Amino acid sequence: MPPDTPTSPKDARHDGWATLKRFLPYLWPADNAILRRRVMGAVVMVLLGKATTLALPFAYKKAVDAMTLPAGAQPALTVALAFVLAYALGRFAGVLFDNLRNIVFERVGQDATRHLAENVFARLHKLSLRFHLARRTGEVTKVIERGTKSIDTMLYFLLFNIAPTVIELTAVIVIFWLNFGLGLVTATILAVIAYVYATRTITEWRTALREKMNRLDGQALARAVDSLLNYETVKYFGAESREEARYASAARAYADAAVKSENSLGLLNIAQALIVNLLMAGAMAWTVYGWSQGRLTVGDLVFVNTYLTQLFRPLDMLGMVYRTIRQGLIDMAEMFRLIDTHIEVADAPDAPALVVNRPSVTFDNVVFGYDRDREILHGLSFEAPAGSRVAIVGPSGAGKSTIARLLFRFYDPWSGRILIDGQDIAGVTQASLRAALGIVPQDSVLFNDTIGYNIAYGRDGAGMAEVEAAAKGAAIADFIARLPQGYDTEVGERGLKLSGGEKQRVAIARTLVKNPPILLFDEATSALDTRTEQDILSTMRAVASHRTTISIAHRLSTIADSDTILVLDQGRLSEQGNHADLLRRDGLYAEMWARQAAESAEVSEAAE
Ligand SMILES: Nc1ncnc2c1ncn2[C@@H]1O[C@H](COP(=O)(O)OP(=O)(O)OP(=O)(O)O)[C@@H](O)[C@H]1O
Repeated sequence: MPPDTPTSPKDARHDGWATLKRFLPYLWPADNAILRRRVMGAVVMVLLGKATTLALPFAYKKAVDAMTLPAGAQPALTVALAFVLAYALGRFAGVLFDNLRNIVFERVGQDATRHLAENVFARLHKLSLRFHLARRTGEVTKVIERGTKSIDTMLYFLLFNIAPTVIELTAVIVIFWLNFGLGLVTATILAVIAYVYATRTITEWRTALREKMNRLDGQALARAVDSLLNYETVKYFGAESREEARYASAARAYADAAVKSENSLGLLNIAQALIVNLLMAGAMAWTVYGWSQGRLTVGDLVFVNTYLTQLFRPLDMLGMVYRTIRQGLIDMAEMFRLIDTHIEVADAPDAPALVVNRPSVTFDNVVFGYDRDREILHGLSFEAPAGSRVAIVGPSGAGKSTIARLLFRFYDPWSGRILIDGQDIAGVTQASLRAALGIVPQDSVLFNDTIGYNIAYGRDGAGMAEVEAAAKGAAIADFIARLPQGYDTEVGERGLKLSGGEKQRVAIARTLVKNPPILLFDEATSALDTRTEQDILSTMRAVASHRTTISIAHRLSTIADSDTILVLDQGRLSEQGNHADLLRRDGLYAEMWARQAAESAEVSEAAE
């Protein structure tokens, strides 16, 4: 299976039954006796409710039969009144039991939804970077929303509609049989079969329409989200009308599919009504005929009518329930597929935690590419001894950031090993590995929260004192002090309310709070002006003194004093040594240095 790809929709494991089987444990939570008791309580309420409903037509019939006795007959009046009262009480009891059942069951449904949502969320964070780069946020959130919602609906319908309807149908058949013989029973059964068949066939067809509608809905939303996330880019390129047209075409496709789906619903309702009313007409005509023959009473007409009305009320719902369950199964299967997405980078079974005494980093003949047909690193080997300051330089696209991603184990190498303090990172837990590493990336992204929250994010439970110390360390404390809201200033979505340099300094402070033994700076100062860069470089030097640091840099002046400089070219290490060594070699590094020196000389001349 390709890494982190959701399993195919046709995957046998995801047919309706398999989904249902995975979902049933939520109806009977094995680890929660209280919830199981609630389910049982709800079942008892369902049974009581059904028993009451089934008794109603008897009371109704008895009342009507008593009324068809000569008017004014005293016992008839009393009997009729008693049964009318019983009928009213029965109706009230039906509503009472239904609502008690809902009250008892609500917690079960909500807990199932919550558990499932938590599972999916946890799973999404376990999936690899490859999955997250390929996904569309809008679509994924929709899948989760629909999937979790449907589990609650499914539980509700299975327990409160399907099961009671089956009980009611069986009871009605027995009652009709005992009171009116096989004719009416056969007609009722045939009508129910025709009804279920028609519902199922039309609903199958509707389901395909619904699936298409879902897909188009997801696409329209994903386009809208993507377009809004790229708000600035859209403005830079004056592409508002292009974006509108793109969104409009997705929305139009959705609207067309929705119209078709709604029309098919009309067809289904018509077919259902036809079958129900044919049976109703036949059964009532048959009862009227029996009455004309003196075999049946007026009460029997009411009796048959009430039962059939009662029976088809939930059956009428059955169409909707079938559709909802069918849709629920699709939505849940889609979500289960997300949960089942293969995890590309997983901890080895019983993997120990990484223990870092001396934080050295070793790449040993590492071969890697993002896609099978394109190798990026061709057998890379280097060592960053514990406590050293190593820089990686080289032309754009050489594979520098790839080294950082591999070190964080966002991907596994095709071959070769990466070691920290002598331990292969593929053999230790990812949590312990990432706890030992800190990174300040090229373009830091912040959470849409306050500056204080973003800095404290570096370490779970970090206190205000640590946050302030880190802000000082990252040369941003003065800036924060000048803000009217200080550490409570909101940074906006992805940190957009801060300048690139401010954002970067918040990110550095966040990493300082984490305080890891190995630090990576991936072009960390590229967004800063020269003065801030100098401030931060000296901070970086200070924090680097008792750590191993790996700095990826374009501007060589920022890393010239590193212990070792690795020069990467097209995925290969072309040179390594300190600044003086490399200048002496007169190779790629010396050439890059000369070019950058010439550029900055030009800049200063132009400035004068
Ligand atoms: N997720 C990805 N999928 C496929 N290819 C990728 C992916 N990320 C990077 N690459 C490719 O891998 C190569 C190395 O990328 P990398 O980001 O490591 O380069 P770099 O040396 O850091 O470049 P720069 O200095 O421009 O940041 C590039 O050619 C890039 O197109």
